[in-house]
Amino acid sequence: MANDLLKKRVINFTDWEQEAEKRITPHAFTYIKSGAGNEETLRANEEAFYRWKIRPRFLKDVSERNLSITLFGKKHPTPFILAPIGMQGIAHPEGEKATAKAAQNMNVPFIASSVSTYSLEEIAHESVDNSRWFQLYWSKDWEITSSFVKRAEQAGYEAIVVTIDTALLGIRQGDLTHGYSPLKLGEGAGNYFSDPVFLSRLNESPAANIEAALKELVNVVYEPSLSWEDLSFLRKHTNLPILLKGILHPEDARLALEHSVDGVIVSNHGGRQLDGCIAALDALEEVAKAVGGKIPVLFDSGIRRGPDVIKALALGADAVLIGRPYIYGLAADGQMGVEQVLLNLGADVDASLALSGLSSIKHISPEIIVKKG
Ligand SMILES: Cc1cc2nc3c(=O)[nH]c(=O)nc-3n(C[C@H](O)[C@H](O)[C@H](O)COP(=O)(O)O)c2cc1C
Ligand SMILES: CCCCCCC(=O)C(=O)O
Repeated sequence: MANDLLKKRVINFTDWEQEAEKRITPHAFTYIKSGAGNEETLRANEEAFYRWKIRPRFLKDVSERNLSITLFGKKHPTPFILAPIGMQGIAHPEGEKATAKAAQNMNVPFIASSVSTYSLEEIAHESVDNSRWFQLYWSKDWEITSSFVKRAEQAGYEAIVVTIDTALLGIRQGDLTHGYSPLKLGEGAGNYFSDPVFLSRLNESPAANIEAALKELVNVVYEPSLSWEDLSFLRKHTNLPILLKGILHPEDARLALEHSVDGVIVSNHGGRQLDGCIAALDALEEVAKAVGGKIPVLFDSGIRRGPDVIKALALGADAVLIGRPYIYGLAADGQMGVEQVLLNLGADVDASLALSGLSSIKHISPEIIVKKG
């Protein structure tokens, strides 16, 4: 971590957010921070955690602690995964490459976004020894979809995460006011401009006609007609585990099981899609019950501190995705910032676990929390 940040004691989420704001453009900062609409759901995501309280037990010998988890047969030292966050070039020139290096150093799986600034191969190159998953924005051009999946497999990605809450982009007031779209500026083009199928659709290369290439990218980036039956197309194209990101309803969790999905991520996209929808934490318990331990249940949207992680795991998550906190670390201090955010969160989870009277993540159960108000 850079010395000035250490001296300033940049520790918690708010500290990192403030540092990020100082270092990136106001438009980029607004893009990252904002939610959809009047940000009811963005606020609800954090507020939902306040309604649950940990009921600690004592005299339990917590001198040695184990934060590790196992997912798809692989052990990880902490219950963290870095959430897919697109267009990281707006936060730092090294973008996803810096994040991938940090993820590798911290031994935390990284989910690379379809709309990354750098290509999935460049990202893989920075994290050859680390678990990485690929997040799929199912393209309207299904040959691009299958090409992305094939490339991800070839580059050693270990799972495909299909984001299902983005049939179109949420209405984000701040970005509309600024007229700001990093996608239209080319910040999310890494995978498209390196894709043979995408390039074959263009009359001229992106270098020769960037406007036309970006127009095509924006045109094909998501598939609003996607439905449950279409998952069989993906299954035909990959043997990797398939996870659905954006599950909020227990019935959708049951459908995921019915369609042989390998994992679900309870998420409302950090309040960036449907404003007025339920807090992700409020969906977790019922989704986990519907899944009944058959496949992993992951969680994101609102994780800021150690106790949040304990509460999400107590409500049925097997691991949590870290979103905005690490992007603020990236914006504030590149790779070192991401590492420091993870170190701080890890220390917070470790302390919260011990102070709850538990010595292992595996011992977290619904009994350790109670609902208030
Ligand atoms: C700037 C930004 C870009 C994002 N890009 C993607 C993306 O490309 N794909 C995706 O599935 N989710 C994306 N997300 C959503 C995150 O994966 C995650 O669900 C969200 O950040 C969780 O909320 P939190 O950051 O408030 O904890 C993005 C979120 C942010 C803040
Ligand atoms: C699918 C169109 C662009 C997505 C932009 C990245 C994203 O998910 C976000 O929340 O921002």
